[in-house]
Amino acid sequence: MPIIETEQLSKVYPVSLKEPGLKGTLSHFFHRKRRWIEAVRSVSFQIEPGEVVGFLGPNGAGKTTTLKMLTGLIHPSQGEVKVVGHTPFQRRADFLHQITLVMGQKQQLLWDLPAMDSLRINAAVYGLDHATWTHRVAQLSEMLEIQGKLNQPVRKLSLGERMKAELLAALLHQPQVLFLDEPTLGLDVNAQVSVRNFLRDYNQRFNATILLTSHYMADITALCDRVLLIHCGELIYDGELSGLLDRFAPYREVAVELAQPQSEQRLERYGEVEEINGCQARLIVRRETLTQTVSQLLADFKILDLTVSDPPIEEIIGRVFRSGAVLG
Ligand SMILES: Nc1ncnc2c1ncn2[C@@H]1O[C@H](COP(=O)(O)OP(=O)(O)OP(=O)(O)O)[C@@H](O)[C@H]1O
Repeated sequence: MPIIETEQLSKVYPVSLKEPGLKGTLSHFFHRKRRWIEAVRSVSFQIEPGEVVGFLGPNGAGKTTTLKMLTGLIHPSQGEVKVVGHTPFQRRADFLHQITLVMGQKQQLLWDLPAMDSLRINAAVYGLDHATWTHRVAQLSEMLEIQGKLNQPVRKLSLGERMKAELLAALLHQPQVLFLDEPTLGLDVNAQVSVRNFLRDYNQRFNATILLTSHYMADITALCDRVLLIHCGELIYDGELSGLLDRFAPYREVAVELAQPQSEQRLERYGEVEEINGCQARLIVRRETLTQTVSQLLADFKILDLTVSDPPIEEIIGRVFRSGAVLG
């Protein structure tokens, strides 16, 4: 049975239109003008317990709005949503005990106090007894490798340590469902890897369900077998990460090292020139013409090296978003 379920979920935001200056303010006061932004349009998906799902989309696609509806921070304009059997917007205590929302750009820990003090407050909020609290802090801080950092003021922690302490605070009540909005934002590569490893470990140990947004594809490829792609508020793909290639990348990348430098114009007839640097060039070639194009290149130029590869997943997703492809 799905633990997260949405059916035709939509959100429309009203936005006031006001001219600048005093005249605009007065005129707005008497004749309010509004326009509507369809941030999320008829989005339907189901997630089973224990799944780790990547939620991808360009800026403004509707990811945060969807996460807010799933956690009950905002009310949907239309459609149904159920998380752990609850209607999120009712914000019942037993619902809130089973979920958590972590936003990479927002923090819940008190800046001037040690993280431990904020963890004590969270323990009281969630009604954890002392023994449970002590056990969970010890367990999570070991998994996150931040033992010894929890007693110094949060402002003195590095960004990576702060994010780990935020995760610890968000998971103290041992939620079943984790909504993570850019949990690795701004972290250096080592901290990103360690947060990623922690999330994998947490998912396996507690069979937690994770819905994760990230602009770092490495997070998605390392953690998620399945991805949801949202574009202009619409779900355009729901499936395996590997299936993205078949669906959205009907082309291959051909890298050639030529004996003589060639102009971009000359190479354009073989495919889309992605990059050209002296004798090195990268071309994007449609899959169905690959054999013919490669033979033609070998016939027309003296070629020292040639490799054919799948384009990187980031590039495929970038292309999908730029072209606004729709679900087939
Ligand atoms: N409170 C609001 N009032 C009006 N419009 C909003 C509001 N919140 C978001 N929007 C608009 O809704 C659309 C979706 O925004 P949302 O924050 O959900 O996107 P996102 O995919 O999370 O983007 P990002 O990756 O940049 O965080 C955008 O056009 C945004 O400007």
